[in-house]
Amino acid sequence: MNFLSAKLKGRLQDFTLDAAFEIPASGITALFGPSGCGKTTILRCLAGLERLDGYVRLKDDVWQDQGYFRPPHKRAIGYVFQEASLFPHMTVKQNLSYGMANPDKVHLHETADLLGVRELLDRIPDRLSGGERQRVAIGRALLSKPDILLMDEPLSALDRAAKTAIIPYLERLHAGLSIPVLYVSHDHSEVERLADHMLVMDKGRVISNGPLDEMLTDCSLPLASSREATSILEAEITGFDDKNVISLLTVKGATLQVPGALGPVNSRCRLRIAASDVSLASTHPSQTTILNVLPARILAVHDLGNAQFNILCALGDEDGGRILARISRLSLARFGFETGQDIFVQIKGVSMV
Ligand SMILES: Nc1ncnc2c1ncn2[C@@H]1O[C@H](COP(=O)(O)OP(=O)(O)OP(=O)(O)O)[C@@H](O)[C@H]1O
Repeated sequence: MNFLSAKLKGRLQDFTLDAAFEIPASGITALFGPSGCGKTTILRCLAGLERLDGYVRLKDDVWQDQGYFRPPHKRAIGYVFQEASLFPHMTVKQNLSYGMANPDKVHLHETADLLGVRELLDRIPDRLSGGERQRVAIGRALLSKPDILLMDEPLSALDRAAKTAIIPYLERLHAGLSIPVLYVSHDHSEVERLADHMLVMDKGRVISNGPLDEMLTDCSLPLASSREATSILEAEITGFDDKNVISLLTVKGATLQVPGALGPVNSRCRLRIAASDVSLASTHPSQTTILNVLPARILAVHDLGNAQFNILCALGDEDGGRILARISRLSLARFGFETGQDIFVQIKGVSMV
């Protein structure tokens, strides 16, 4: 049972939470939804800070069930908030050591290196930037050896530059972390870069739950209808064309050509394709400068209720990587695209995230 499962139901004054979900007990799960939909309440229930009816189980460890409620201090949880709540009178090193049962220098230094705070160990929090404080808070949470890390909009108090600077640390963390992370965020680009899985909430309920690529391209969810709609594809760099400086990236159902040396052959990366950068053709266009014209099958046609449609395609056949295309009502009327049809997707822009 490699899952975190929960069913939580109850009222907090005017607000009703009625949420049930099962998510992988590894990787980063983004908890996404509009303000006030209950994201923080879910984290607080998992941490035992709020008690509603239902159950919480991490793998085969029961934290809450009918008649049983494990108190917060007996749940091995790392909690990172919007604003880092460090002890102001303690140095970074003392802050990091705080939750460690047996302060272990090697482990502390490894974590400090991972988060780039090794040089800051003797400073006090007052003398740190917002991004540095947040990295220390993450380090402190990890050093308590939690079974799960709960992060509530950890970057939202940072300005754009500090956010951009901290994300690579979170990506490194992601690669090396064996515990699950539940990550609350409103920010599309943060989620695209960090999450593997996504829980989408609305008005106290979980409205969808699945792998990130499927959630981002699910036409019934608000994410795919937004202006920022994108597809995410996990890719392997399978070749490099020296002469033309083109990397070959193999995804499920296709190989893409992307200008530039994107990394060593055999390494993996994540690609981002904006729905507005994808157009469709019913036959293979013979004269085009677009590098990636790929056979695909239409999985769904979704009316956005204005001048535009979302067309969800799978590269190759229906098992291939999912690509969302945003096309005009006029183009749909001209070409009459429909579900099940084999077509070509033309991808104008691919970026690595
Ligand atoms: N202890 C409480 N007592 C009464 N109402 C509460 C309590 N905690 C949360 N609420 C209400 O529950 C609703 C959900 O709050 P919550 O903080 O979980 O939302 P959220 O999705 O995390 O929002 P945001 O993205 O703005 O942080 C809100 O309407 C909030 O006012």
